Amino acid sequence: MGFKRPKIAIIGAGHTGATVALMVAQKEIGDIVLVDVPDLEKPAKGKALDILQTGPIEKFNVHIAGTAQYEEIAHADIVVITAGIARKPGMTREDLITTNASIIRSVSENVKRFAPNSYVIVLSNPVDAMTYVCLETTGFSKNRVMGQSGILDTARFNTFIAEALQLAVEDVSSFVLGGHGDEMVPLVRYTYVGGIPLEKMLPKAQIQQLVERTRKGGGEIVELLGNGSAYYAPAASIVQMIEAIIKDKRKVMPVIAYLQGEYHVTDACIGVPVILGGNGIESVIELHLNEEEHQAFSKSVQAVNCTLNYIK
Ligand SMILES: NC(=O)C1=CN([C@@H]2O[C@H](COP(=O)(O)OP(=O)(O)OC[C@H]3O[C@@H](n4cnc5c(N)ncnc54)[C@H](O)[C@@H]3O)[C@@H](O)[C@H]2O)C=CC1
Ligand SMILES: O=C([O-])CC(=O)C(=O)O
Repeated sequence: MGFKRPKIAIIGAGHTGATVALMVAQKEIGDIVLVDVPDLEKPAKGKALDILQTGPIEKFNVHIAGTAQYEEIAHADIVVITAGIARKPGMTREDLITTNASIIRSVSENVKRFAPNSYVIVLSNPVDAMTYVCLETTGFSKNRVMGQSGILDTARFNTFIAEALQLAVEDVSSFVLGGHGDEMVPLVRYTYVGGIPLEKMLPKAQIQQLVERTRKGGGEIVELLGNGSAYYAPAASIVQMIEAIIKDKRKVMPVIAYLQGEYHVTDACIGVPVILGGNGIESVIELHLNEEEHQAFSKSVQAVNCTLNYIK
């Protein structure tokens, strides 16, 4: 008798992984398993215990364990992959590809073996290509393997717009498509502030500056941190995806999905608007793009394909 609590496995107990764990616990979304490599099993256990002991203070009641044993991800509903290396100042996300592709392959083999019915959310960079590697290695259906980039990129764009206008950030609604790189496509034409088109509120040149800052938003934080990359907003973005699936919200959000002809893209994973719910990616929404947007998106697809070619 009794209901089963959702189980969320997080692979990689580093900055993003541990932050996802804390946020999942604070929202009482489900029980958590934090997995890292054998050499870092003790810190994974330590972080799990530390978060568990936050429960009495924050009033959450979930179980959380740290481990290096993949058996412990059995029956996970969702697996989040944050394993791998992060970039340092002067590096691009693409510089991580050789190391992270081999890590994602081995992690994905374990996910396939120990959590064969899970939905998988990939964060490790370069994330469009790593999502592809995960999809290929697990062999899971395309609705069950996705990557995170667009929620974060959109949050950055919204932040910069709200700051520029000195208006409430929750009134800003925008959409960022494409790969998680300098060619990403913040869709200005689909951006509103309190229902008013952004193009009516700021001059074109200023909007373009915000677009450029968004495109380089990850790099800006890498430079400031000096020894790693962003983790609070990335973790919050992952948690929004987890919630959409666990709570069957059917939310419209930008997610890295495998495309088979949508947006004229075949056999690649890239950020597009999807409906995210209890069946994972329930559908891809094909927005009408004007000529300029279409060209920008094509450029982004080319960049993602070029990265993918390193490992295909
Ligand atoms: N897609 C996105 O929007 C974002 C992507 N990222 C990416 O996420 C990844 C993680 O970033 P951070 O958490 O800041 O890095 P981090 O270095 O703090 O943590 C990564 C963890 O992965 C672990 N790991 C490595 N190989 C593993 C394996 N085979 N199995 C299990 N764990 C393994 C490491 O030991 C480490 O604890 C990076 O590749 C980073 O570029 C980060 C932020 C945003
Ligand atoms: O910039 C990085 O390397 C990490 C990341 O993807 C982001 O913060 O957008």
